[in-house]
Amino acid sequence: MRFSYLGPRGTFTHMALMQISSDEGGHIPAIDVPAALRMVRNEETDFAVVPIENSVEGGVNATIDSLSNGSGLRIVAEMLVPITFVLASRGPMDLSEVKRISTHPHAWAQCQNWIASNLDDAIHVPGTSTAGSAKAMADGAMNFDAVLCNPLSAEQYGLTVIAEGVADNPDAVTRFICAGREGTALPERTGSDKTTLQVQLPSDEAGALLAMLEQFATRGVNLSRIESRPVGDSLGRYQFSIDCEGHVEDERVQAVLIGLHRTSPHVKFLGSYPSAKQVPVKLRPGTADQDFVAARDWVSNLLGK
Ligand SMILES: O=C(O)C(=O)C[C@]1(C(=O)O)C=C[C@@H](O)C=C1
Repeated sequence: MRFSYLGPRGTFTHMALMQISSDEGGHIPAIDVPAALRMVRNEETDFAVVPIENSVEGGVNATIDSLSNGSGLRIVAEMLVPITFVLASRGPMDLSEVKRISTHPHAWAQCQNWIASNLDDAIHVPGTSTAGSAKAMADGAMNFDAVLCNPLSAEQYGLTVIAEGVADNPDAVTRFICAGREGTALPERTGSDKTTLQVQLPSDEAGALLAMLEQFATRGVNLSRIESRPVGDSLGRYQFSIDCEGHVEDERVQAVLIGLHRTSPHVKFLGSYPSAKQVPVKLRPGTADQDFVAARDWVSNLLGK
């Protein structure tokens, strides 16, 4: 099995990938998220592992947009990684000497308060990833003095940690997904699953967003993430990237999909997969599979079928 991922070796994304595959021979680093997903689309790899959401910084737009543009992909797994940052340099260094810090923009955003309190005149030098910055420093890059990366990649690239516990929120977590091509088999339902969708709203219709959300609410399907992203063709046109609780094999999720398909100009199904936390979904009365089956049987009886 070949996995592309946001590289190089030692990124948080690589840590997420190691949770599902320890065979490093099949790990192929990509320069950015679109490239990792493109490798799956071009059949250079079977799956891609990319970040989708961080508990502090929110959605990863590069992932949300790359999933919706281009040929279909199928999410088959999610992984959670606790995020801890260190400030690392080529050798011992006083914090007062650190003026330029390289890291991934998402990592920079998660350390804003610490930087403002400890190095308020330091500027950000954007890197392709946290480990990308660590590797560039080890390879001799001179356009920055230190990097923000995870402790593992500081060690891996032979850097010296000059400050630990740098993140603003010590409990930060990033969620990653593993995506294959559209034809990839659906993971079996576990009773604690998530489904990812992309839904466009009809233009210029009062209450269109409320009507879309009601498709979920009336079937007791809880949303765990909803993000609006521009469609891109003109101002004011948005689509929504949504994670909801449940598997496409659940009757209530199928009812939501049917409702969305009837009322939205465009719905994309991006996969159903086990939730990383494996907490069983709490069903609202009347929304279990047998309730939908009994209701359908009742209507069939009315029709004499
Ligand atoms: O740069 C990395 O190490 C990544 O894996 C990317 C990424 C992200 O895009 O959010 C992943 C986890 C952290 O939240 C910071 C950066």
